[in-house]
Amino acid sequence: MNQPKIKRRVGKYEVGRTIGEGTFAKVKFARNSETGEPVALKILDKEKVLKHKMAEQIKWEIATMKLVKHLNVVRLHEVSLYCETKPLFLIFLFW
Ligand SMILES: Nc1ncnc2c1ncn2[C@@H]1O[C@H](COP(=O)(O)OP(=O)(O)OP(=O)(O)O)[C@@H](O)[C@H]1O
Repeated sequence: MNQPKIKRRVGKYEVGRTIGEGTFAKVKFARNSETGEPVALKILDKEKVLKHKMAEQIKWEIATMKLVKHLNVVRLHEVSLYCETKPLFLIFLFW
């Protein structure tokens, strides 16, 4: 009864409800269908990023997040392959 509603699938992730929104992204709850692990799927709004000339900063942030492993910093698991026509997905540990 309390299972989250699955609306779509991104690779191995079953995507559910929106859990937050930032300046350049929408964050959705998702679940790894292979392991059952809950994750936060961050969907970057590429048009907004390009409009505000933030592409380099976002790339730098992604590179930094890949390196950081700290108890107080949310862990970046995976980044979808960059493609001009598709949204960019970032998969984080669900906090
Ligand atoms: N890993 C996560 N687990 C759970 N909720 C998350 C996670 N990452 C983000 N969220 C939720 O999504 C919201 C938006 O996150 P996002 O990273 O896009 O923006 P932000 O960093 O909060 O804001 P801004 O981009 O404007 O500086 C957060 O405020 C939080 O509520």
